[in-house]
Amino acid sequence: METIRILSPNQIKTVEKEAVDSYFLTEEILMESAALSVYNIIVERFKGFSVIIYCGPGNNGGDGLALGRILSNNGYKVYIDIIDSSKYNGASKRNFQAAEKLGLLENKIDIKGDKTLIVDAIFGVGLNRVIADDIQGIISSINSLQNPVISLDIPSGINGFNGKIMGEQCINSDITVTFIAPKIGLYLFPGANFCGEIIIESLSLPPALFNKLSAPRVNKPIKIKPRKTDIHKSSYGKVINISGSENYFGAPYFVSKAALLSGCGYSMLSSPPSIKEAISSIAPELVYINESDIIDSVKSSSCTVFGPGLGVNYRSKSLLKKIIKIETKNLIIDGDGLTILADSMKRIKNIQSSLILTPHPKEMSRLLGKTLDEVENSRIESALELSTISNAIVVLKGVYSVITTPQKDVYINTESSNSLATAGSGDILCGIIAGLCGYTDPLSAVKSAVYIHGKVGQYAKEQIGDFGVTANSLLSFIPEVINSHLDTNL
Ligand SMILES: NC(=O)C1=CN([C@@H]2O[C@H](COP(=O)(O)OP(=O)(O)OC[C@H]3O[C@@H](n4cnc5c(N)ncnc54)[C@H](O)[C@@H]3O)[C@@H](O)[C@H]2O)[C@@H](O)CC1
Ligand SMILES: Nc1ncnc2c1ncn2[C@@H]1O[C@H](COP(=O)(O)OP(=O)(O)O)[C@@H](O)[C@H]1O
Ligand SMILES: [K+]
Repeated sequence: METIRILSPNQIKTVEKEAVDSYFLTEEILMESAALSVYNIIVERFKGFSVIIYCGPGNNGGDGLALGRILSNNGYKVYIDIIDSSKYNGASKRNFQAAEKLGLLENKIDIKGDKTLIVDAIFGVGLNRVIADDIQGIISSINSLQNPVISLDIPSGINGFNGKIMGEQCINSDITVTFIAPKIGLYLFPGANFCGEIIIESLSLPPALFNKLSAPRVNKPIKIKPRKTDIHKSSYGKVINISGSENYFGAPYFVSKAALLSGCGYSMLSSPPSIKEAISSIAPELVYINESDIIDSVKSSSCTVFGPGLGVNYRSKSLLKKIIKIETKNLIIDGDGLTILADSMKRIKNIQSSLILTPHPKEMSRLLGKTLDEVENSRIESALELSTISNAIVVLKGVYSVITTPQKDVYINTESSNSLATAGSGDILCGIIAGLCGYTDPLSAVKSAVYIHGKVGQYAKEQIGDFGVTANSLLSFIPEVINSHLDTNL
């Protein structure tokens, strides 16, 4: 199945127009499909609830009106609050007339009722200016309620292009049901804070409509093959991890251990002697590499990790200079390695290996010479810029990590968890990528690792709770997540 594209509101409008012009669909068919998809979700999750639907002046309001009719005709108690009916035309107008005929605009429902669901159909992707005070007031009063809220297409008030809030507040939703394809604004902050669970309803449009679009894709993992029988410890590669310094003894452990847990049978660690002592008793399965053997180990490994917790000093700088010159299979530069690289960006073109860079936004800002705000306001563009300059696969980390390639492919990882916001979690990502490099090509390894890391966060939160997840506990969920994503048909 084709991966899902994340579109801008303009691209959505192009798709809709082509669906109507070239595939003989109609606005009515699309609106009805959108409304039916939400109806099914309400039946599944809010059976027996009364439903109050706030409908705005455009087609988003039209979706809400169609939903109200379908709910009411199926026995739900429905009240529709119309914000402005003067602009309805086409399908929205017919749905308005139908709702009026059914009396859905008349009988108010007690909003404080125990089982009352709010549907937000105020604005969709047509929001194009700052919200005026009267509508802002409606949004604030909805936000002050305890009732569950479902937003149609996008929480009203979020700009679908850039995730900005077009006023004081947007609707704070529990569930956003987004139609045709997810809008990019759902995954950009601050709007992304208010979407709740995002459910994508494609409305069964012809896949060909999306083929020509240049747009980010939702990151899905590749299928991982089960391990073969006739293997030895190096069959799926060897990882060498050059990391750690006196104050950062966790990074070397988390990277190397995560690589082993991700299927690498031979995980080598080069760290200062004090770290070797600290880690050897808890991770005796690691192989320690002396300073003098680093270069040979890099040459013979399937993946080199350089930088987590390494410190920025003479030793680490000169090590990077040497490693850059070696032709190895895959080189991941992370953490302090990226800080060192930021000071010598001209060297980046000389790197001989297939390169993977995994900056968090601050590291990215140093690499590109931008401010943190500039990076955060242009996450996709920044990651693409770094991929282009460095010829590397880039992971710009964050709530929705962005993966880019020198060929300008963009993937956004939508499965993640705030449980990952804990020291050492980035090291674990690094280790998973390194481990999977022995199984597949670097891009597939990165995509799968970022997805698996996000799922590890979700599993950990589900089993441990909102508080209490640490990098150590994240490690223990790696096997469960990978084993549940194996494809035995491969
Ligand atoms: N066109 C189609 O084929 C489909 C459209 N769909 C729905 O239609 C929505 C888009 O519809 P529209 O393009 O009508 O856009 P909206 O329904 O988002 O709103 C546009 C209307 O709001 C007004 N408006 C914009 N900003 C405002 C502000 N700050 N204050 C007050 N009024 C403001 C505009 O003047 C216009 O009248 C989608 O989000 C989706 O929910 C779905 O039914 C799927 C199919
Ligand atoms: N709130 C969050 N939601 C989802 N993922 C998060 C969140 N906070 C952090 N992460 C993920 O956790 C990891 C943190 O990496 P990083 O900042 O390098 O931390 P560290 O250096 O301490 O290991 C990244 O993969 C990032 O995407
Ligand atoms: K909406």
